[in-house]
Formats: sequence, structure tokens, C-alpha cells
Amino acid sequence: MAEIDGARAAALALVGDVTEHGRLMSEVLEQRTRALEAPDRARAQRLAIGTLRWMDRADRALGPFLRMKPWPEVHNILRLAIYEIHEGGTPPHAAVSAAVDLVRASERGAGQAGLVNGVLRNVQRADAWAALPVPRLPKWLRKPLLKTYGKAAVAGMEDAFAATPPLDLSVKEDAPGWAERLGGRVTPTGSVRLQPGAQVTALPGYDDGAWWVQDAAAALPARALNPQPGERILDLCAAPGGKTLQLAAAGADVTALDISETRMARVAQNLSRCGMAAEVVVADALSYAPDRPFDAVLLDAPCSATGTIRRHPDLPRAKAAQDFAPLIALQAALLDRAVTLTAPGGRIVYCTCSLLPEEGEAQVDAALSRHPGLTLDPGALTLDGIASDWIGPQGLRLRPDYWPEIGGMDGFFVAVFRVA
Ligand SMILES: C[S@@+](CC[C@H](N)C(=O)[O-])C[C@H]1O[C@@H](n2cnc3c(N)ncnc32)[C@H](O)[C@@H]1O
Repeated sequence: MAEIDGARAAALALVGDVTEHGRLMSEVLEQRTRALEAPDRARAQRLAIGTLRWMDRADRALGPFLRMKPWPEVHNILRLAIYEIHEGGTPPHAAVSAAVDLVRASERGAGQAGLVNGVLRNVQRADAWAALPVPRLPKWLRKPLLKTYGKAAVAGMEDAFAATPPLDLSVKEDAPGWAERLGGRVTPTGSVRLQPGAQVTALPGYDDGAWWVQDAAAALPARALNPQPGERILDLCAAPGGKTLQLAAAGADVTALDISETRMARVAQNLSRCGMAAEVVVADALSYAPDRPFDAVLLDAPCSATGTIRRHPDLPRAKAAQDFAPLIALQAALLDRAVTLTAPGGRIVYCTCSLLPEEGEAQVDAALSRHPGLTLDPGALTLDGIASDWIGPQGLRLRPDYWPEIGGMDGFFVAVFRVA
């Protein structure tokens, strides 16, 4: 029997973890790729992400040649091979032969090598890939997005989700200088944007902590907070720390809090690499009780992360709408907590990397009705590079279909409150 390619086998296992067991890749990546050398680890991740990103189109390509649904593992072997052939740059004969090896080695598909070989050859002969639609989101997410944003916006989002996103950096200072040094460009909102594929830790400025990786949209909540030198600011859900770094870089006196000790270790590492300081607290925000309130609180609440599907195409395949009800309740409780932790006259920035209005606009409406002392500060959202029609009655709505000509942005929602 042919020797199985470790990276492909790991990619297949990762795809199965997502499609069969509802696991996010971030939860299983380390375990599935531990035994591989670094280049194979990266290849396994690339193959799994590509397969998940293109899965909907692969299923459309397979449809006419499958009389019944294959075993899940066999199905994923077919999807992986189709991705490799059409989008992954693998020569078709190599992808087909790797798929046959995988199926022969699999527990349940051993008798199905002929089927896999035949179906893949039929898909190639049909030559229909380029004419198939851009991968569609699963119904559980597509439906509410259509209702909220309409057909054209969702089509734009799906275009964005099909592309590998650029690499955005937030720099301590001199964005144009860093853009030139790194061969990138400055986005309209002031982030440095590089082509996808750069090895982050090998780039100039990484070791010196001159910048950190942060999507251009994710950089906007801390800008809307407008941190001032010496202000006491609480970053209430801080890990891995992109926004903490922005607040500290502005000279604020930052307390960074998160419930996760492991994720908080990354905040400490990021602060130390960038030569910045913050008080780091591992605690549940809901029971955190400091001696005095803060001038401002940034609440980047845990959420569905549906705005980040460009980077995490596993998410819509692993999750379903009902998974988010506890998070939506937690967001409201965290917002209530933020109100009690903010001094009179202070401000709260509430944000989520979600496209679902339940985690954005609706949370704002509900918070305003629960807290008569809260008001919105829409003026704080008029930042450089922000189009006025991105700002709605409740806050700033950022969408992956914005900036299509320069590589898009993550989906985010940002609101700025004032506390009476
Ligand atoms: C969206 S992430 C924060 C991202 C971060 N602000 C950044 O820019 O890098 C949400 C964070 O909330 C944390 N979290 C969830 N529940 C929490 C709670 N009850 N108290 C404090 N942190 C919590 C999670 O551990 C997670 O790190």
C-alpha cells in the first residue's frame, strides 16, 4: 500500500472534526498536526482551510456524479481532492492518486477506491468548476444575513469569504513608512495591509514589536474609544490583546482582563514583544470588582465570530444558529457589568466581530432600555476612512463586502456609549 502523505491525512482529519463533530479548527489543530514537521503542519492547515472554504462548490461539482451520499470520510476525501485540483494547484493525477490512497487507508472506505477514482475523473471530464457559483454560506447563516443586509450584500460577503484575506498590521507609528518597508499599503483607516502568505514572525519589525497583526476592522473599536494618555481604561475581554496593545500604545493606563489564563498568556507575550505595559488580570468579568471605576471600558464581547469567516471558513460548517444563544445572553450581562465598572461621564465601547444583529444593534437597543443613564455617542464613530453610510442608528456596522477592491475587511459592529 502507498505511504500516506501525513499533511493530507491531517487535513482530512481536521475537515472531519469540523464537518462531523462541530469542532473549530483552532480547538483541534495542535492535536491533529503535532506529529508533523513545521512545513507539513502549515500545508495541512492550508489544505483543510481551502477544502472548507470551497466545500459548497465542491459539493455542487460532485452532485451529478453521486447517486447517494458517501460515507462522511469518503465525502471529505472527494472534497479535498476537488479543492486541490481546482484551487490548490495540485496536478489532477497527483490529487486523484492521493485521494485513492487516503480512501484505501480509511476505516470504512476501503472498498470505495473505485468510486473515488471514477467520481473524480467524471468531475474533471465535466469541466464545470469555473461556471459554478461562488461558495454559498450554509442556510442557518445565509438566511438571517439575507434578511438583514439583502441579496447584493450577501453575494459580496460570499465573494469575500471565498478569497484568502490579506494580512493587516496595526503599527505603533509611521504606517506609511512600514507599508513601504514591508511592501504593503496603508488602508483608508490607517492599518498596514500586506498580501496574504507572509510569514509573520520573519517580517522586519516583528522582533522589535513595531507592529502586531490585527484586521483593519478590528482596529476600529479602540480608535472609537479615543484613548488619552494617562486615562484609566479597562479592556474587559482582552485576549489575545490586539486592542490592549492599541490602548497601551496611546499611553493609557490599561487593565487587561480575560477569563482565559492560556489566552491571557498571549496578551502578556504580545505586550512584552511590543515593549508595552498593562495590568493583566485573569478573572471572570462578571464578578470582577476593582476598588474604583474606570474612565472608559472597552468590551470586545465573545460572539459568533461570523464576521471573521474569511479567516475561519470552518466556522459556518462547525456551528449552527442555536449555538449562539448563551453567548448573546453573556454579551448582555457583560454590557451591564461594563456600565457598573465605568465612572460617571465615562465611555464604553461595545463591539463584536459578528454579522448577526442580535449581537450588535439589538444588544445596543436592549442596553439603552435597561440603563436609562446610557446614551450613544455617534460622533465618536466618524473616524478616518469610515464612510458615513456605515454608521447606523445604533453604531458602526463593518462588513466583509466593504473595500472589495483592496481585499475586504472583517465584519464588526462597534457602538460608543456615554455613562451619565
Ligand atoms: C472576542 S475575544 C476578545 C479579543 C480581544 N479583545 C482582542 O482584540 O484581541 C473575547 C474574549 O472574551 C473572553 N471572555 C469570555 N467570557 C468572559 C468573561 N466572563 N469574563 C472575561 N472574559 C471573558 C474570552 O476568553 C475571549 O478571549
